[in-house]
Amino acid sequence: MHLIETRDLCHAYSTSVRDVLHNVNFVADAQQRIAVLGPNGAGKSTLFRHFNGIIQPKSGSILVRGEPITKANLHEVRKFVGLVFQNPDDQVFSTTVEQDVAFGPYNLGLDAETVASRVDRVISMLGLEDLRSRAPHHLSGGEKKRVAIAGVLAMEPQVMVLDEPTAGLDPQGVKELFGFLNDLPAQCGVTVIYSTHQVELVPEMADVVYVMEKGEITGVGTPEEIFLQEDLLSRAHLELPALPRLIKSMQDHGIAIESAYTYRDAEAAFLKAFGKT
Ligand SMILES: Nc1ncnc2c1ncn2[C@@H]1O[C@H](COP(=O)(O)OP(=O)(O)OP(=O)(O)O)[C@@H](O)[C@H]1O
Repeated sequence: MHLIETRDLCHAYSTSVRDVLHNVNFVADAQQRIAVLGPNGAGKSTLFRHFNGIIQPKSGSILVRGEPITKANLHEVRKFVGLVFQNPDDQVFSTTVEQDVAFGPYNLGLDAETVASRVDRVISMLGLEDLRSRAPHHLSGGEKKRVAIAGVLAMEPQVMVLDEPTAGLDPQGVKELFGFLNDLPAQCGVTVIYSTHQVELVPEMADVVYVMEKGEITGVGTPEEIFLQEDLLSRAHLELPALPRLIKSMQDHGIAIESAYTYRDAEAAFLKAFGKT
């Protein structure tokens, strides 16, 4: 049984002339890191909104732990699948950061002591200690983003879905957030699904990559499998990350160097190519 599965999922907004999602088949399993890539308007956010029942399919189905989402299990589904919206202003609204982070756990009906300990834990995990008493609407975009993530994390979902989590973050913020998200599956048993336009991070940060284009899944595989498909990438307006691009260029110039996608593998490939191992 998959944690999340869509079967031939189609979606059309009331105002849309065509299907915004068309026969989407997507699967998420335990402790996976899943990247969803695709150009603006490909349907990534629309797909994510199905995962915890914010919107419903026009046809096809969405199963969470093997069950369709119904009114009766919606509360459980939202405990299980936490969604961090693309725009933190849609998610952050309390008087202080601390209250904002506590809002979700309180709504789960947890007692005050458990809520307080969860709030402390995620505030420390996301480095929000200095902001805890601040008004969320006075925070910077990147700070708000971290508060929104903390609020969802405090509900301890088994699946964290993050819509462009690094949008608006500075380079250090991107590095810290991806480091944090990367550790969630191993450390907390959480499955992480995210969309991003930053392909550079994907080889380090994904077990499975889905590519979407015009509402359809056009590719699925490991980062290596996806980044080998030049046509797929160019149709989806995606660039090969810099390291494999550089290695490919060297190979095209006749230099004997093995393909590599992560920093560690690329370093090993260069050292080998230059006779340093
Ligand atoms: N609430 C809505 N009502 C009508 N159309 C919508 C709505 N939300 C999204 N759309 C349309 O659905 C399509 C898919 O949008 P979606 O936001 O899912 O794409 P996306 O891949 O997340 O894009 P981006 O990378 O820009 O965030 C777009 O054509 C968009 O204009």
